[in-house]
Amino acid sequence: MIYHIPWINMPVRAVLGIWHQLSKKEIPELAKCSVLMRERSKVEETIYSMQQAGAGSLQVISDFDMTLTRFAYNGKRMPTTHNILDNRLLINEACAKRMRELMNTYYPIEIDTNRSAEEKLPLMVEWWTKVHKLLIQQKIRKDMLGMAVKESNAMLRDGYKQFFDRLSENQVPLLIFSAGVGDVLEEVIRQNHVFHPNVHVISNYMDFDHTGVLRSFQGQLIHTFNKREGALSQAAGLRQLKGRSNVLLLGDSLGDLTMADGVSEPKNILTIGFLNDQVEERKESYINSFDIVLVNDETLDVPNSILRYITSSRNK
Ligand SMILES: Nc1ccn([C@@H]2O[C@H](COP(=O)(O)O)[C@@H](O)[C@H]2O)c(=O)n1
Ligand SMILES: [Mg+2]
Repeated sequence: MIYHIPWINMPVRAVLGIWHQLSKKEIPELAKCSVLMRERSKVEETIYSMQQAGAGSLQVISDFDMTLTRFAYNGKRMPTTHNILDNRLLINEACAKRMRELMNTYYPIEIDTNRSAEEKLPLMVEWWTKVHKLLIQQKIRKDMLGMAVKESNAMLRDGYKQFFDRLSENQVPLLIFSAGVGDVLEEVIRQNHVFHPNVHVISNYMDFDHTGVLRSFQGQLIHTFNKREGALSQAAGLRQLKGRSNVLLLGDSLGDLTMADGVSEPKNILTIGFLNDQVEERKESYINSFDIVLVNDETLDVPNSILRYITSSRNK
């Protein structure tokens, strides 16, 4: 049954205990068994509210690695933007080996549920700093990045074309906020033909000298647990996002939840978390933190179905 009483505003409807319950037909993907929600009614109310406000009030903020890209394919781990650089065109075997050792040391810390974000923070700085130093020593050439992306296994999640194209067609800004390598990230979306004008990227960008050789990384380092700082200093200033008070946020790490902290006067923020790894250990914290949790879901079906519903509004 659908309770739709448009002249009573949302807080009043919430107090009265009547909310817009989405029918199974409206967003059938929310009934998939890989979809977990702490408070289904709140999710439905938020989506309904966003649909009423229309595409003109919406912005999408998304993490990149393992959120817009696949975590696994045919049982094999897919590369992050840092891992795409593990290509002999760019770095030698010794550097690749060291980067893998660092990954084996620090990745388990990144996803450890027994450590707080505060505890992880200095260790993440250590990881990123060590890896960026190694990459700079390799004198990576800018003109080789495209080939490294082509030769990599990196894949955007199934349904990516629909996701990027729908946002572009509805002029909804998409902010990709990544602690990965911006130059590689851009190349991935360019090679998949979805780097539309509504896409904005905040990430770790390489700085090349006049001969096209990597000499440093630009600006403040972004890692998994300092996205809030980037949200306040960079995202908040983006003209294209101004006045868009409804946010759909996608991430795969609890650190991604701070990506919308720079949005001024948000009305509705709906968060979707991809739970890719260490599922049983992390399930509870993800359910307590994200509005919607997608377990081992390599597709963008759920975000796409929500976007289809929101952009079907009459008042775009
Ligand atoms: N040397 C590194 C450092 C980090 N990673 C992974 O990249 C992810 C960050 O990118 P997002 O787009 O997800 O912000 C992060 O989750 C790390 O696991 C890496 O692979 N190598
Ligand atoms: Mg990620």
